[in-house]
Amino acid sequence: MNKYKENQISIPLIPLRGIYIFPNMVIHFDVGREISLNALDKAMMNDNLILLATQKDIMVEEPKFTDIYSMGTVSKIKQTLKLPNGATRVLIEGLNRAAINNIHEIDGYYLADAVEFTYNEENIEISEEEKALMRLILQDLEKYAKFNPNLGKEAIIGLEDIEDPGKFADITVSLIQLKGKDHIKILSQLDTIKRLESLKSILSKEIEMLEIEEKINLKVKEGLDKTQKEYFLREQLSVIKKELGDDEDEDEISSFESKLKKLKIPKSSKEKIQKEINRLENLPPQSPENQVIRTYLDYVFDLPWGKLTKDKLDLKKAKEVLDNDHYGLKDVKERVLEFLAVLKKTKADSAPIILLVGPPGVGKTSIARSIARATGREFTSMRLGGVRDEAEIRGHRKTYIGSMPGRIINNIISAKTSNPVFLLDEIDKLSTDFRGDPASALLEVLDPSQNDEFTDHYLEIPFDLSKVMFITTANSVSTIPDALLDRMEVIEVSSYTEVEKFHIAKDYLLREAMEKHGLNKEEFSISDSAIKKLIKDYTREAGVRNLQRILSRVIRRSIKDMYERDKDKINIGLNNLEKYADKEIYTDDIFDKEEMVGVVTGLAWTSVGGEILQVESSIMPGKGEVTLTGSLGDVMKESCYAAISYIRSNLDKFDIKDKTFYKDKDIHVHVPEGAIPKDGPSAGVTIATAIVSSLTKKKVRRDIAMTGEISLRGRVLPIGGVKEKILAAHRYNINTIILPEENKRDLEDIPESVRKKLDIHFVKYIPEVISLSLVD
Ligand SMILES: Nc1ncnc2c1ncn2[C@@H]1O[C@H](COP(=O)(O)OP(=O)(O)OP(=O)(O)O)[C@@H](O)[C@H]1O
Repeated sequence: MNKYKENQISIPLIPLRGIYIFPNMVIHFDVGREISLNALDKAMMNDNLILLATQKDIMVEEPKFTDIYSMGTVSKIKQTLKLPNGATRVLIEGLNRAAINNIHEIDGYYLADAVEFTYNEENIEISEEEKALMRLILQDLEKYAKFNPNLGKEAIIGLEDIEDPGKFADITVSLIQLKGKDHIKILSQLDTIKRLESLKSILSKEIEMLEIEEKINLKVKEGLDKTQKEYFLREQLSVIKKELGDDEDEDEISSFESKLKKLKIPKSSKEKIQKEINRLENLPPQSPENQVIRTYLDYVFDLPWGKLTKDKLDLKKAKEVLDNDHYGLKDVKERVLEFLAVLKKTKADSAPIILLVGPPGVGKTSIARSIARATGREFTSMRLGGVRDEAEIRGHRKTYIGSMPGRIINNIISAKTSNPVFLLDEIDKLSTDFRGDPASALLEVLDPSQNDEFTDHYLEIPFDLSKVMFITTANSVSTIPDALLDRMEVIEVSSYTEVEKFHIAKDYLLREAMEKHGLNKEEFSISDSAIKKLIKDYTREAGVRNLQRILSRVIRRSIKDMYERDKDKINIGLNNLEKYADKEIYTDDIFDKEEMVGVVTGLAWTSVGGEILQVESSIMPGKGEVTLTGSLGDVMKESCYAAISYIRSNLDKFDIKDKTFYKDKDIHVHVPEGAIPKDGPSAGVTIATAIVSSLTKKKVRRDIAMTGEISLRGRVLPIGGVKEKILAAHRYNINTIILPEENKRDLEDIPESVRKKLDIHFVKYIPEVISLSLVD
């Protein structure tokens, strides 16, 4: 019975030496080879999925397709930690088996073509034969446990609860010590009955071997006593060496002990660490627990306990750093300098937490880096987007196989000081599910009344985070839990105008990209008009992320051209821009298009900043039904019903001839680009205008954009995000805008260069909107 569905995949691959990964296994290992580190980077840029397959011979440095076992495991990367020796420690979770058909070396990493086997949910019936085999294996495991005290009773009881035979076999493998070939035999077996049979026969043989070994062991006890004597003598030797002050030869235990002596930490923490050292001392070197404790102690001593950098709080210098790194952002820089001034005055170690809010690519991350540079602190950052598991923040308990500290502690280890600037990126994208509530774990990290005793589950001893300067970023504050938001000082970083983007590109992005690619002014130039065209016709974003990308593309292609055509300099202007930047993306402006009935341009505020959106409506014979499509949220749907009710009760105001439309016509309202979820009340006026246009058959002006909430009485109510929305309209060359009267005060925030080009109409009631936007 085939329990698996097959999927063709193309995935980065890491060849492993001596480690075998099975589905459902959580384990960590170190990646050192360049080609594997590249594969890891590639996977982390995409979906964190990586194929892990074991090498047949661990000595091969650059394995080829034939050097790797053809069955591997698609695994999810859960955490990574850069180690001081250049390797990276990764924590992974095995997901599905995958048969490798081929591997290619691309861009410095292995890419595998493989067939992934995922569970076919329809075929999960368990046969009697499978049940019987599982029972026999459990009996064998009990015998096996007698020879291996490390295999605890709980582990076997845990297995009894697993119903799925395939999973049962895979997990059993991780509990027993198998030879390499045996691992592969079981990993390669897709048929679960055969997999269980193989496991049973391997296990029975293993038990037989262990019984024979025991007999032999009894006979060679004498020999063993000899080794014990040697061990004892070696211990004595190390004590003598220590007495002689021969520090270089200090053994591991005493090195841990002397490190512990130097730590300035509470007594209870010292006692806990000492206890672990004592346990390590008493464990035989070959015991698996030995490695677990050693890793734990390495983490403990890698932490920068009490190690602080001294703050440089010279405000003039700080301003210089901020100005050097960023164009404009006057208000933001001012707020940051105020913040640093207060820090200097109060000499408080724990500063309030800054939250930088704004659309992507407006420089939030780079401001945080500048703050670190300006204060002379180390910088470390962690993305919270998609973090669901509390353990990612606070670590797994040491009892889990392959457990590690959480990302907060890992980041502190890599920052090497306990007062870095710590950027928590995308705090609005934290999610919650059954694995605990990461937001409340984060609250403990950020709360000054608790964070001096932050206790990671893995470390089990408190670490003082109160000297860390936390900076967080978000695209919008609406999804941040109140308890977190209350603790933060919000600084808004808004979209850029075209003029600002031009200066950023010319004076910052270009310089940076040229330096990065080793080009100087004698070798490369780009005209102002070409930069402006890149801004207008190639990118229409709130920030400068795509602009930065496209400038890098132009530079890369120029360098290639220089080599291919043996040129000393490339000048880019409007005439040759397309060759280096491809064709422009935005050619048609909305108001160039024909005016239509029922199609209205609205302004929305999404997580990527302000955006324009089209609302379409159409009326057709029917029974008075209303259909809403295009991923509309509940609030937007309610706006739609409010618009219809208002129009129904004011037919004459709009000269609507069809007095019974709500009974004998169906109304369909659609907002295209359905993949982007849209919500909020600010599309009320746009929806009302579209419906009135459809009912009166009057066309809508295309050079106009609008935003505003509506009430049942037809009032136009104020909305948020005015600046972002107006800048979005301006990016699309729409300069006639309808806004609610009460938003007049927000106009102050609009940069003068944009404001003078706008024709803004402030309205109080819907009829004003209709008469401004419909053409007779
Ligand atoms: N005002 C500016 N002056 C100079 N460079 C800027 C400015 N704003 C942004 N940049 C540059 O643009 C790039 C993107 O900025 P950054 O990554 O900091 O954006 P972000 O707001 O953190 O975006 P996201 O929310 O997507 O992480 C960086 O290289 C940054 O240096």
